[in-house]
Amino acid sequence: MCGIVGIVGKSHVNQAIYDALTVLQHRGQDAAGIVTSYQNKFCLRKDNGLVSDVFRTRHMQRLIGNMGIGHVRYPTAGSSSSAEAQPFYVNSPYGIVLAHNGNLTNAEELAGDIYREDLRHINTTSDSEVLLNIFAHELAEQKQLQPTPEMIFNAVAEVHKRVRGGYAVVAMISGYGMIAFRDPNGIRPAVFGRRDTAKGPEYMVASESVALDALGFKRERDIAPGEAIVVTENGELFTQQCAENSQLVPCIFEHVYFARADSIIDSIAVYKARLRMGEKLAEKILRERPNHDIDVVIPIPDTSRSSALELANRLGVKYREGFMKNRYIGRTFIMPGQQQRKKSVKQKLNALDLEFRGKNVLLVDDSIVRGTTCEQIIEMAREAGANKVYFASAAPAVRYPNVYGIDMPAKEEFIAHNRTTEEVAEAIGADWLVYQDLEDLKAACIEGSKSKVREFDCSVFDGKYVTGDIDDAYFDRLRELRNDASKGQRAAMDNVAIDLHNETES
Ligand SMILES: O=P(O)(O)OC[C@H]1O[C@H](OP(=O)(O)OP(=O)(O)O)[C@H](O)[C@@H]1O
Ligand SMILES: NC(=O)CC[C@H](N)C(=O)O
Ligand SMILES: [Mg+2]
Repeated sequence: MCGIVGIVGKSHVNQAIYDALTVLQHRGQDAAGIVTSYQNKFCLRKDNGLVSDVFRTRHMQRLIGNMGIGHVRYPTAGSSSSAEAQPFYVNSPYGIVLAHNGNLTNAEELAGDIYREDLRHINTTSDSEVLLNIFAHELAEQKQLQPTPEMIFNAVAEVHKRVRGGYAVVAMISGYGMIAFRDPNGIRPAVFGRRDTAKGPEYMVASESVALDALGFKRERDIAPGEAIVVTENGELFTQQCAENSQLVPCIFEHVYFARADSIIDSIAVYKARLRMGEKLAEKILRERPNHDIDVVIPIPDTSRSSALELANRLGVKYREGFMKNRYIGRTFIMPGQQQRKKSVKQKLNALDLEFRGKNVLLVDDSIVRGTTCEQIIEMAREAGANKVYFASAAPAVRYPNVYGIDMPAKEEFIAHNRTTEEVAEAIGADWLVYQDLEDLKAACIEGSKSKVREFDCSVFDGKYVTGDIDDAYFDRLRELRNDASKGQRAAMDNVAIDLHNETES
């Protein structure tokens, strides 16, 4: 999952984009980038690392201009090379830069078409560079010296016809304006907002509304599935539906884990959805174990906190913060390799013995994917003297790969693969394990909200892929390219790709 942001302002936007990226850091910790547009020229700085590491004062001073876009990356395709950090640039037509959250499911096929039919060269293995070139080609096909909103909407319509998968995109045309669009199923989130100034309105696009809040932009609305918006450099806004068949089927994992709790996505308050997940899970526990002997409910920080709190309330059991989190360690799930993920759990969380000693504890997490976290946490709870260790997951068992922007490529890596709930409990060392039911998870997201969402992409739980183009051959290829071992082998090649047009270190 990556974070995207774009601003067309009335003064330099570098600091605002930087600030927005720090607010979206939880969506990608591998690389970050900003491009601004100034007098028909782009200024770019991107590299591997956290936002605070990538941008030094000297870079910020050079990122001038009243419009710009930014990206934080969590790779799902290609390599982790700094050359695959985003935004990407292409010089023809007009000069375009683009940042993408999501994953294209026909990227390999498109890369071939781009070379053979569109006569364009792709220099990395990133699906986002493919997406940029498709968009650029469709814009160039209209053969006009100056871009117009109509041409841009036509190009986005052609992108929707050629591209499959999940994509929320923000792009910028040199000296012209900002463009944003969302895939026809609305799998990945994108929202836009407005801030009025004495010089006129400023517009901002972001993956999550929390970035708008932080910068004082008022949330206008989510970009609709298939819709594109154009904001010209002088602040005119144009919007149009560009897909023939659009439907709103957003990724439910945003609500489970990815998004920040204080974001509103497709009119669903993520925080409230998580509270309801806790409520529903408590009801299931009361159904299955009416005479439970749980003494205390303990969340596994950070994401599970809201669900665990409401779960404890509903059970009528004490809620205690039994694990303290080191605030300087990032999210472990989105780290690139299993070794790093494993090591980070212990660096990140420490058990407070007094909350465990002699007690029957119910540990609550938002989800169990590879089992890296829960395995170690249960061990820590036992070492801290817990009597019984029960475990509850606010999401159902993850059994299927994600192909729309979450790096979960091989089902064999999931702890629930080929295991029943009892077998997972045994594998992670829990005395009892309960998963949320999928229907309850969906209801938790929708109930009580004003959202138009009626269906979600729940593919990691039910194996149903909304784009309809995923078969066994695709999974085989994905596993071959992106399992832990092959990522490790490829790392040696990571720094060979040319790092085009990048603001240098010195
Ligand atoms: O079963 P696993 O493969 O371990 O994946 C699931 C865990 O990873 C995530 O935590 P993470 O540390 O990434 O982020 P958080 O601090 O936001 O909870 C998630 O919240 C679960 O705790
Ligand atoms: N997680 C994402 O959204 C990743 C975007 C893109 N597929 C990349 O790997 O850079
Ligand atoms: Mg977690």
